[in-house]
Amino acid sequence: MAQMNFGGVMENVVTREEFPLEKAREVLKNETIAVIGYGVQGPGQSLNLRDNGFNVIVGQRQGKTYEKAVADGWVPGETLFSIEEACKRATIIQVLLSDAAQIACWPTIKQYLTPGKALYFSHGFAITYKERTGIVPPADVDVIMVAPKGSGTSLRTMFLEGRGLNSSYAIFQDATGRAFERVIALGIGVGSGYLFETTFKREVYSDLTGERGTLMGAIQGLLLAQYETLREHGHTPSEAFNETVEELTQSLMPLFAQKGMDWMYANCSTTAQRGALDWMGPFHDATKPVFEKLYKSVADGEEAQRSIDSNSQPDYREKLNEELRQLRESEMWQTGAVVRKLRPENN
Ligand SMILES: NC(=O)C1=CN([C@@H]2O[C@H](COP(=O)(O)OP(=O)(O)OC[C@H]3O[C@@H](n4cnc5c(N)ncnc54)[C@H](O)[C@@H]3O)[C@@H](O)[C@H]2O)C=CC1
Ligand SMILES: CC(=O)[C@](C)(O)C(=O)O
Ligand SMILES: [Mg+2]
Ligand SMILES: [Mg+2]
Repeated sequence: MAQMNFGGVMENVVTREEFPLEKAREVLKNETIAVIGYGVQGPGQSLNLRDNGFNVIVGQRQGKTYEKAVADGWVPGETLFSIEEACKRATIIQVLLSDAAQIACWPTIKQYLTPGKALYFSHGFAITYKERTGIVPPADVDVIMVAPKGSGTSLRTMFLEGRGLNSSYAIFQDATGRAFERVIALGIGVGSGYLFETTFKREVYSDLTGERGTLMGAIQGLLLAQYETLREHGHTPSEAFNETVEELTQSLMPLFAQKGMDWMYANCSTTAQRGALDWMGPFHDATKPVFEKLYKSVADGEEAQRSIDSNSQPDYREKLNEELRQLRESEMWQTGAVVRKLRPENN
């Protein structure tokens, strides 16, 4: 494990150079890894593990996602099973069910957590909010986490492009003395770029904050506020969308992704630089209290409870889809659909 300096703070990280794929295969050569759930993370992690040469099976309930697993080459009775059968065969149970489904399936999973097995999560949710989830593993299994910092869809596409999505890792319980080598080998196996150390609690607090904040919730709120302001002052949808979203994702975001914010600024006009440097403060100050409120709601368990309550309802998927439909059909994103079509590379 390497210690690296991140902006003046030392952290433990594990890179692929230190822990190559061959070593990961050696560590897990006698293990059967069962990926339970085939939603978004399930396909990404299981297909990457399979392509990397690990002994992996999938456990998925019947239905549309089961058919997707078959279409992806998992063979019923050989590498594709019911959740129960996969847990029985596994030495490592990789729980990639939705957080709410983990609660529903816990009685099944728990039965097969015999001594020496490993229980793996990609989120700190189940363990951290155990008073709400009821998920308390027996003491004689390893409890580990690899949390890819991005969508399972990106985990797979980046793997196929020869890249890697960064993941955090944590050990909650080391019953076998092998938890560290197991968790790192799995992290490398699922296609992580590098792995950084965390705890279950820090992972779930930061993850829930991030996705509600800048990554998903705040970004839509911020973009919409600017789009509306421009529209209300007589600007056309084309102009408002280009100045709010298209320029950001197509031109400016790639610049700061590659070389940092100062580099993006430096490649814009001096007029833009002056204005951005003046206005970053007010935007920071306006949103900081919202982030504080959000973090508190995460730490109090309110966000977790809301997720459990809403996602346990039988029609949760239809309700989510309906809200996504409204987003898709909003003027801003309808404009986006046309703008995307007009990109020369899409013609
Ligand atoms: N979506 C993502 O890319 C990311 C997800 N995670 C974490 O990974 C885990 C899995 O998340 P997703 O892949 O998004 O899950 P998902 O919401 O796509 O669902 C996964 C699976 O749960 C199954 N399922 C749902 N309800 C069930 C029930 N009552 N009984 C049996 N199976 C049921 C579905 O059939 C599906 O195969 C979660 O802990 C999540 O927080 C972590 C990083 C990113
Ligand atoms: C993709 C990811 O890491 C998220 C946003 O935290 C999630 O899907 O839960
Ligand atoms: Mg996340
Ligand atoms: Mg998340």
